[in-house]
Amino acid sequence: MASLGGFTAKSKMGTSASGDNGFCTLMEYMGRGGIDVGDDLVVLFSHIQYASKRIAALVASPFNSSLSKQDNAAGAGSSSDRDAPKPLDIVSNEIILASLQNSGKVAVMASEEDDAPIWIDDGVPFVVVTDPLDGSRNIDASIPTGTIFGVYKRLVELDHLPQEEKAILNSLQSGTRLVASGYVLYSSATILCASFGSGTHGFTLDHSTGDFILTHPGIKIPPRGQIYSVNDARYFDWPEGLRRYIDTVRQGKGKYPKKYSARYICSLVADFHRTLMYGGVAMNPRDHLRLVYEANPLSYLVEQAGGRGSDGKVRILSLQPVKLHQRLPLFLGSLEDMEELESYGDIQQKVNPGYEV
Ligand SMILES: O=P(O)(O)OC[C@H]1O[C@](O)(COP(=O)(O)O)[C@@H](O)[C@@H]1O
Repeated sequence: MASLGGFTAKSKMGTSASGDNGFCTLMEYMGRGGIDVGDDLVVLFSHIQYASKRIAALVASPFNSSLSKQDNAAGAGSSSDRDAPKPLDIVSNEIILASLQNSGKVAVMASEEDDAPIWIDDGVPFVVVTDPLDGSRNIDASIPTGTIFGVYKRLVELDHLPQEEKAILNSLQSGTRLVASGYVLYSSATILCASFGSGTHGFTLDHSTGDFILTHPGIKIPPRGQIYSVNDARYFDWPEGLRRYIDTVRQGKGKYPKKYSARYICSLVADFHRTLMYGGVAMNPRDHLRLVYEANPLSYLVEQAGGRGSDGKVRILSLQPVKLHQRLPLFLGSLEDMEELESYGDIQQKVNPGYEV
């Protein structure tokens, strides 16, 4: 164990993957001295981590308030206003696209920010789906934000199809086919959590060297937490089952005989990261979050950490996406909490009176 600026780098790697100082970087962890995920994926992740460092710098920049204000300005970023600064989520999208292009490993990128997936290259191994900057509405208050991504293999059997068609079909793969997924949390620390199919692991950015250091190897979500995370201003729009569940656990009358606490940042990556660390459930019961860009990558990570991701009825990863921007209710969390929550049956919110924020 090594101490790094207050963090404990709990590397369980053998000496082969940890440097002279005992730290293990993301690249070392993925490479031949570590779990050896293959050179292609290492190259891809080196570009993803580079993009995330640029986005981390962007969201922390003193100059970003003028950018994010453009979110509300009519025409910002459109062809009628080409010289205006672009909103941060658009800039983040461009940063990720450039990195994926430069990696030479990505055939197609599907982003929450784009109407259609972008075909990048033929004959290369991966498909990347991403939400480049989730929670961007929080930026002006310096509240944490995050990037979410999932990696699939290119479906070679679709190579003969027209580009537009194969771009969409490659991007609509079921979550069970993910070969890796991750998120980057931009908060008091910048943390990249990823899974390559053998556990979920957290790496913290060391700003002095620019490396992501393995600080949270083999994350295990506690089987039960004592926290629920939801926008409960919508209580009266919830179905009866969800109301009963929340009423029960907040009174300490559920299967876990303690009163639950509420936490809701309204920034999915931050709410998810806390849930992974402390346990409990993070949910958005209405049709709001996206299956392809958010629900699948995060469900893969929570499952790899021993938890569960559901739409309130079925396992997220078992769903076959039918539309790129398909939205759904999302429930992620500790196994026992999720089982208890789902046992209430009626937990998907169907009512949406048109919330303004
Ligand atoms: O308004 P709600 O239902 O509380 O939704 C909040 C959620 O929406 C998000 O802001 C994402 O929304 P967008 O994809 O529209 O940016 C999440 O970060 C957050 O968890």
